[in-house]
Amino acid sequence: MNMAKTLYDKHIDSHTIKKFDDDGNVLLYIDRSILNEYTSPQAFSGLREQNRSVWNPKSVLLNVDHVNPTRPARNPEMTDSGGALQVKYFTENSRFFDIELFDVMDKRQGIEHVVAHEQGLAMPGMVIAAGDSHTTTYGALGAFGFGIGTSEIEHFLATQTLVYKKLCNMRVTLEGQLGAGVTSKDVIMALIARIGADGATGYAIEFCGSVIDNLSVEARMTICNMAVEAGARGAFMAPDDRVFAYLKDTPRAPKGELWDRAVESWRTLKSDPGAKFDKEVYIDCSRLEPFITWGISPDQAGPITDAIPDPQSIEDRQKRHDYQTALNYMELKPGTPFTEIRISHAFIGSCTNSRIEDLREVAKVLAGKKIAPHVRGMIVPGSTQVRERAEREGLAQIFIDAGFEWRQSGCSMCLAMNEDVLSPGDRCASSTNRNFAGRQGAGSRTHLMSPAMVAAAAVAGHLTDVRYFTEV
Ligand SMILES: CC(C)[C@H](C(=O)O)[C@@H](O)C(=O)O
Ligand code: SF4
Repeated sequence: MNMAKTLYDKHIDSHTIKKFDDDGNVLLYIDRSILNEYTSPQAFSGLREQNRSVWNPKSVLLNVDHVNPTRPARNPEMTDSGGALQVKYFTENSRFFDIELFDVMDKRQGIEHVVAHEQGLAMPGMVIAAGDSHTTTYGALGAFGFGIGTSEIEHFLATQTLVYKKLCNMRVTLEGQLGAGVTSKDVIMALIARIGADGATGYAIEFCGSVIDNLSVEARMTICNMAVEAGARGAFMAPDDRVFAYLKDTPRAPKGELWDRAVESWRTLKSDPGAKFDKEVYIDCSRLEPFITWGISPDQAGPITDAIPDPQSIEDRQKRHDYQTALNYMELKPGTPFTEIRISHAFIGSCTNSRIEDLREVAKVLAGKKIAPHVRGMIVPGSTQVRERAEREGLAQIFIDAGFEWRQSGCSMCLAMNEDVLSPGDRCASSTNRNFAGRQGAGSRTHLMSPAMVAAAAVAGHLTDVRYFTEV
């Protein structure tokens, strides 16, 4: 019998309290959770109704990020009464259940998947179940993060456990040297285009290969973050020295001898040689080009040098229909070169691409340039800490001089649950992760791409190849 385990298997095994004989499910111990104001209210109501308490309040962080305003002069006033109510209830729950809260005005506030690693809340080997699908981001740190629904949140809060069905293992090997202007965002977008938006449904993906080894920790997060757009409910990367260095001085990391012991054990967090993967994907990344999406699903994407595909040339009936629906919604014609797609908005933000390294790349493109007069550009840093750092490094001034709005942190126009909403017909180059119809506002159109590509598009006024901007 093959006893070699994958990194995913190791996380599950070390957190399994009990195996249920009948259906193969396990009772999984959850180390930590981060909850937002949007998906937690029903869970807290459920606890209150049954007079139940939270098993370990210290293992949970409440963080406001989805509905808060990002106006430059920050204040907690909401224009949206629904959002105001959610934040009010969130704050009451924090007091009632004695759980720590990062509210809108907290210096540590930000998008939960940016805040977690800044604060040292996500550490290698942990299992983190949170009320948001992009919890997969923590895979870049060697933690197992996955999103859960409201009834599961309630179960977790009351018991620190979840009834869990194990996923299959997929390995994605990424080899080669990324070309100039090609980022980890392009790598994950290329993977999703290759395997499809449901290509990893039922799987946890482990990413490995020289591309991962050479990426910074923040760039790795972009990949794990977006793995869920291929359907994966778990993303993994074996933690290495870069990860340990990244986490070492975060506020909640173990200190002194505890840190040394932790690192020693974290070094064992890798798949055993000979571990069995149910599915293998290999991508030679040397020839990858910057990617964009042209449709309303993250897999409707292609390299920027390409053109809008012709649905008529697609054999598969369902796919042909999906392509046609996408082109109708996006108001795009087959054969149009991607670089001719004119935009009205440029948005840089979201838990995929709003960290300091992303902003540095954006500043490189924008330095000394102005965005096109017909484009409204918005940069929303992933956290208040990122914002302050970008200001200290002089990046914010470059953005403002280029004509971008420099905002406060939050999810913002990634899903338009606050006042940052596009109007019908607007077309946005966006560094976010979802391009579903209406995602950034009813009737609006989204093109996903790397933050540097968004910056280049903002300057050009249409989608463009960032490599022209970095080379001249
Ligand atoms: C609101 C939340 C449930 C949702 C998610 O789980 O991902 C959101 O963050 C998103 O990106 O669509
Ligand atoms: S930034 Fe976007 S993708 Fe990330 S948690 Fe917020 S809404 Fe979801």
